[in-house]
Formats: sequence, C-alpha cells, structure tokens
Amino acid sequence: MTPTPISHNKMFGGVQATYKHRSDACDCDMKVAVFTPDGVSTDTGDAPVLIWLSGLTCDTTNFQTKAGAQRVAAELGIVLVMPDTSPRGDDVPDTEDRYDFGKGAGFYLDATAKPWAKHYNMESYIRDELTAWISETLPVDIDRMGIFGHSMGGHGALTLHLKNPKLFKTCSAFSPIVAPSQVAWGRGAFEGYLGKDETKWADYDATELLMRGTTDTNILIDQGTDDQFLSEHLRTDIFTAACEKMGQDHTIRMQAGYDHSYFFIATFIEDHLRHHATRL
Ligand SMILES: N[C@@H](CCC(=O)N[C@@H](CS)C(=O)NCC(=O)O)C(=O)O
Repeated sequence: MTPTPISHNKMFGGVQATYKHRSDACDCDMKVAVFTPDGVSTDTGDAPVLIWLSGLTCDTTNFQTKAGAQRVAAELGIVLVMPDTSPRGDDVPDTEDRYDFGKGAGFYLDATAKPWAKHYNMESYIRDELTAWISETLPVDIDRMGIFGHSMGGHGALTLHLKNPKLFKTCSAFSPIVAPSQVAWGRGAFEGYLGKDETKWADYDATELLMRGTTDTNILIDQGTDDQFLSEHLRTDIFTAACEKMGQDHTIRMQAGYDHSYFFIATFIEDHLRHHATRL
C-alpha cells in the first residue's frame, strides 16, 4: 500500500498530512489523514499511535479540522491516524436517501450481504491493512497503539478493542453506539450489511462482546446528557450496566449539557489523549 500524498500542512510544529492508498479489503482507494508531531524520531520509530474512527457522514477531514487534538498530541508525542468511514468511489454502492447506511456509514464491519460485501469491509481494512500500513510507514511502535472514536466510530473503537485487545491496547470513545443490535442506527445497518439473521450481529455489538469477556485496560467514555441521539441510538446505560456486571475497568462520564457535536469532542479531547498516553 504505497501512499500517494494529497496534502501536507505544518501544525503545532508537526505535520498534518493526508494520503491515499489502495485497500484490497475495500477494493478501492482509501484516504487516511495522519498527524505526526515534531520530534517523533524516524530513527527509533517508537512513538505511540492512536487511530481515530469518525461517525456517520464523516470523512478524513472532520476530526483533523474540528477536534483540536493536534496541540496536545504534539505535546505528548502521539501520532494520530484518521481513516475514512467507508469505502469510496464511483464503483462503490450507496444509498441516495440514507445518511446512516452506505458511503460515510461503513460501521467498521465486514459486510456479508450483497451488494455491500464486495467493498464494505472496514473491519479488515482497519484491523489488518491500516495497521500494517502504519507499522511499515509511520515512525511508531505498533505495540503502543490505541483506538478511539465518536458515535459510529465509538462503536468501531469499542468493538475493535474488545476483539483485539493486544493490537488496540487502549480504548476510549465519545458518544458511542454501544448496543447496535438494540437501536435503530445499528439495526438498520446490520440488517443491510449482515442480513436478517441476528445471531450474526453479536460479533459487532460492543455490549455482546463485553459479555463474552473483559479486557485489562480502563475504557473511557464521555457522553453528553443533551445529545440528541442518546436515548434512541446511543444508550450509554446499556454498556455501563454490562461493564458493572462483567467487572470491566471503565470510566463513563455523563457530561451535563453537552450535545453530539465536535464542540463536545473538542472540550474533552485532551482528557482522552492523556488517558491513552499514560497507558501506552
Ligand atoms: N442526521 C445528522 C447525523 C449526522 C451526525 O450527527 N454525524 C456526526 C457523527 S454521528 C458527525 O460527526 N457529523 C459531522 C460533523 O459534525 O462534523 C446529519 O446528517 O446531520
């Protein structure tokens, strides 16, 4: 996956760049944004790295322009990797009338239903191809890798961590979809990508995965109490109860008055970066 550079901007002494590379899993070219702090050594290649997974309707631009993560990442010497939320391109099927399915809504799973299965393999892309690309291309120690995300990307971060705790060693999320099998956003996506057999959905449901076994890191979640999607789609309470039942180490903070937006993320992003930095 030799990358093609698309953009390159100096920021807080480091570099905010975007690349395009080929994904076999998604059978298309994928964009990925990377922030590399100044002072990260290309000789030792031992920096910690965090993958950020964005939510519905996002691409590689939302987090890099709205979250304000780079200043603290530069201070902590963390490399940030920001992939896209779905396969892209004219060959990739989409829905015209839905923002929560198709392009911009890959749900970080490997689709099995037609016509989605050919391109919508975001789990394999992130877990296998992107991590291999990170290891080969960036000045990081792949044994110091964490994952975090927002909403649909929070679901992606939780499920990828719970299924691969040795690969994605630390995990945090803003406003995550925690029980997709039980809420409209998740059910709509899973029925389309995975088919109607709900027994196949548990592999992509953070609450179901947690009930199979815990991980040994503290999972941090921030959730705004005024989030317009909280009661219908996010349901933090379901995951909180599962953490308590299973004895999963967790910090779940209900943040009074905050909504679902990047204003909320920008407010608490520093806490998340420090949460990962102290554990990686
Ligand atoms: N129906 C909403 C849902 C989309 C939405 O709120 N997306 C969140 C993630 S679930 C987001 O990050 N949007 C992009 C942004 O705020 O920059 C819309 O299309 O405006």
